[in-house]
Amino acid sequence: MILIHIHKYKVMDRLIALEILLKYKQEKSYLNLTINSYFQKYELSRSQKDFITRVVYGTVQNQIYLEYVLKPHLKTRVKSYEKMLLLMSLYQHLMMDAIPDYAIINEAVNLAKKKKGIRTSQFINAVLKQAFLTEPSLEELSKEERLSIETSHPLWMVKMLCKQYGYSTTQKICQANNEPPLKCARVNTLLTSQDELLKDELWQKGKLAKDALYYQGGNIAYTKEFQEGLVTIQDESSQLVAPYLSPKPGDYVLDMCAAPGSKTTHLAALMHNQGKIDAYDLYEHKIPLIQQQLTRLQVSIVDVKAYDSTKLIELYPPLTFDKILLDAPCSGLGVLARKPEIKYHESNAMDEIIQIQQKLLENAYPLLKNGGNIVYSTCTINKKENEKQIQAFIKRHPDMKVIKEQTILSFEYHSDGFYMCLLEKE
Ligand SMILES: C[S@@+](CC[C@H](N)C(=O)[O-])C[C@H]1O[C@@H](n2cnc3c(N)ncnc32)[C@H](O)[C@@H]1O
Repeated sequence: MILIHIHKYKVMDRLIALEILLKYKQEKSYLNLTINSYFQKYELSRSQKDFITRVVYGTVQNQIYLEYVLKPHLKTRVKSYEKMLLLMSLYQHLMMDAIPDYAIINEAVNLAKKKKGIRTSQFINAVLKQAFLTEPSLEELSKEERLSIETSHPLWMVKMLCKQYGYSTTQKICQANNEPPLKCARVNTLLTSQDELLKDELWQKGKLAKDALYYQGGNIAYTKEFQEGLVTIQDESSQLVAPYLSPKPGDYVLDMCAAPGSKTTHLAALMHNQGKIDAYDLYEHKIPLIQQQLTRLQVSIVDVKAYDSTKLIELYPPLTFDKILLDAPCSGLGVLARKPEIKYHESNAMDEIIQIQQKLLENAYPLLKNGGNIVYSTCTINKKENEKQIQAFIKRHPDMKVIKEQTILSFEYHSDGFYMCLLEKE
């Protein structure tokens, strides 16, 4: 653990924020994991952690807009270090009211001088002074281009969403994606009740899911309720998925894509911890994450293994399961408020994912008993991975029918965007 002296706070906070941003850029790492690894390395106060988190997330969340503002002030290509330092300084200038401009410029110049020398620091100083004085114009742009830049969503994504949902819904989605997400937990009904937890006013009743609670304090993972297994962290939209399958005590259930186990443990709670759940995830390293949840929440009916669920038909005879949950890997376009870095993934990554989703569905079908149910869900709002994927599936299998389906958009309940569909086999 590295200790930091008080007078170095400001420069140190920005240095850490910059290092996290550079690591994210160079290694394409997940922001939350990278931030956590830095918070474990350094001893930081709550306010330092809040500042670093805000600058890192804010810079990534608004990257397209910040680059647009910066562009007229850069005559040549700049290296990653300089570019990131400029973007994060610009973010503080445009979106963090409390910090005076001279302080932002001073800190940026100091960082540049230490790492790259006097010439770079002079360059940073000149570009920031110019950029802070000018107001960018979006007048000449089309409606879609303007939305893309104002809300920092790639143009291909804005166009795709406009085609699927229309402009005004897309605008609401993009704006909601830039708002801080609510802190939400699910009550573990195996150990306690919502009424019991609501006695503490830091917990408040959710709006959308039956067992949901919002938390008004800091990190839910540090609460006594979390550590005792009375609650688990899960967004409200995601909490609708397991009840969609209506699992009953005694059912034999397959959970095809289970890590980190939020829905597996929810299924078990709805089954009163009676019956059997076979849970799989492709990645060996994710299996302990599921096991930790099972232990903490005192769930004992789940058998977890690492396996490729596009080959599950090789493991079981046909017609094995009463119910199947396929919470499929997806483009993640419903969770951009939590994971803004997903916005910048290549658009063609979706084509590959659509093929995998299809293979997973093809493995679910023969393993389901006649009269049994499948819930297919994703945390994306891309219709090609949702409604269209299911339409193609039931065309291939006319004995499957859609009982109900639902899409939740992020602005409706200030929760994750989600799709879920309940299917039944004749
Ligand atoms: C949306 S996440 C599942 C979230 C989980 N159901 C929950 O509620 O905590 C999708 C998961 O699918 C897994 N996955 C991707 N491809 C897979 C495959 N071929 N077989 C099994 N799991 C896969 C990923 O590792 C990821 O953990």
